[in-house]
Amino acid sequence: MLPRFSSRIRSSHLRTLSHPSFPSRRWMSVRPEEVDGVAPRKKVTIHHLQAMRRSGTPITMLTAYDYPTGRACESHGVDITLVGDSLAQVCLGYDSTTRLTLDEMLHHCRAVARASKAPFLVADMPFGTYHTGAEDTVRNAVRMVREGGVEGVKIEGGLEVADTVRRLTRMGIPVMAHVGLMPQRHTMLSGYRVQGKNAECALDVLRAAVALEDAGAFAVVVEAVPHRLGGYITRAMRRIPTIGIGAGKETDGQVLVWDDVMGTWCGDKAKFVRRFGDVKGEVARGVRSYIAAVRERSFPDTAETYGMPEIEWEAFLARAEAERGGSSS
Ligand SMILES: Nc1nc(=O)c2c([nH]1)NC[C@@H]1CN(c3ccc(C(=O)N[C@@H](CCC(=O)O)C(=O)O)cc3)CN21
Ligand SMILES: CC(C)C(=O)C(=O)O
Ligand SMILES: [Mg+2]
Repeated sequence: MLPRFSSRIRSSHLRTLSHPSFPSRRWMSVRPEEVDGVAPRKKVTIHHLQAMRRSGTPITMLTAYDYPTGRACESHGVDITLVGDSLAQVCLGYDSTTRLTLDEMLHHCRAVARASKAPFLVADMPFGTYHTGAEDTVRNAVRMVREGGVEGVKIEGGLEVADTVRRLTRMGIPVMAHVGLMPQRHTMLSGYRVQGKNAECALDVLRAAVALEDAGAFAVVVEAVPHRLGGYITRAMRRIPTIGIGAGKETDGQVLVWDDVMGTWCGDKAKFVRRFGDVKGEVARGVRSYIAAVRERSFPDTAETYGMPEIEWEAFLARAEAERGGSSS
């Protein structure tokens, strides 16, 4: 009796497990940390990123600025989440990233950090927070890690920031370098222009990337350079990955700004941007439908409202009207 009974349980158990509507493991236990119906992922580390470079696996980096965008990076498999200072423009409406303060950046980092756990989490050090000497730079980077909850900081600059990169790295703060087009310097550059288009400038960008790897950077963003230069710099790196934005297909990874990917950015579109979603269209549809439904009183309907027992309503009416001297119904 008993063996037959238990073997029947086991066979039905197996059937359940192999049923297509029960993906393996999820049925076994409910994991409270699961978000958006996706199983939790392995933590991405610097070691992992360098292994991806060695194995030729493209690294995906995407910006996030708040809890929901951070959660999307977490749920859908982004390798590196970047709280970019582009948030100044795409989230806060400033005309330049140079307007962003450290406190504003920290506020957004905290929101992203609460959601984005598995991707490696990096944030831009805002303009001016690594320019006024070693002590200030370390203090500000420590705030990014301690208060912002980020794992690494990104710094724009070439040879002139190599000492800064070395210092932070030695303190145990991983640094992502950023060469080529450096948006924090758009005024000096007279705009957002492709960098390294002539041999001399291309050499400058290459030397910067090499020096920053030597200084201990764990990765380097290469922005808006000719694609052959992006490839050359990638091959010139000894171990650290290059993450390109407008640097061609030969970099070890790619990064784009969230709003450019989703189609929510209203400003000019750089040549390197590809839109992968039409969230702006979806937002327009949602806002317009909401307004229309309110105006024609089709929202809310009964299912979207709360009821009350008839007897309580009658009692309420009687007492309310007595209290108000029967002045209204
Ligand atoms: N939405 C958004 N996407 C970004 O990539 C981004 C920001 N904002 N804000 C901060 C910086 C600014 N960046 C930019 C902004 C504009 C161009 C741009 O329009 N470049 C010209 C280059 C023209 C030339 O050099 O001749 C282009 O047409 O691509 C590039 C990078 C990158 N970052
Ligand atoms: C585009 C990336 C590299 C960036 O620096 C930002 O979003 O601020
Ligand atoms: Mg930036």
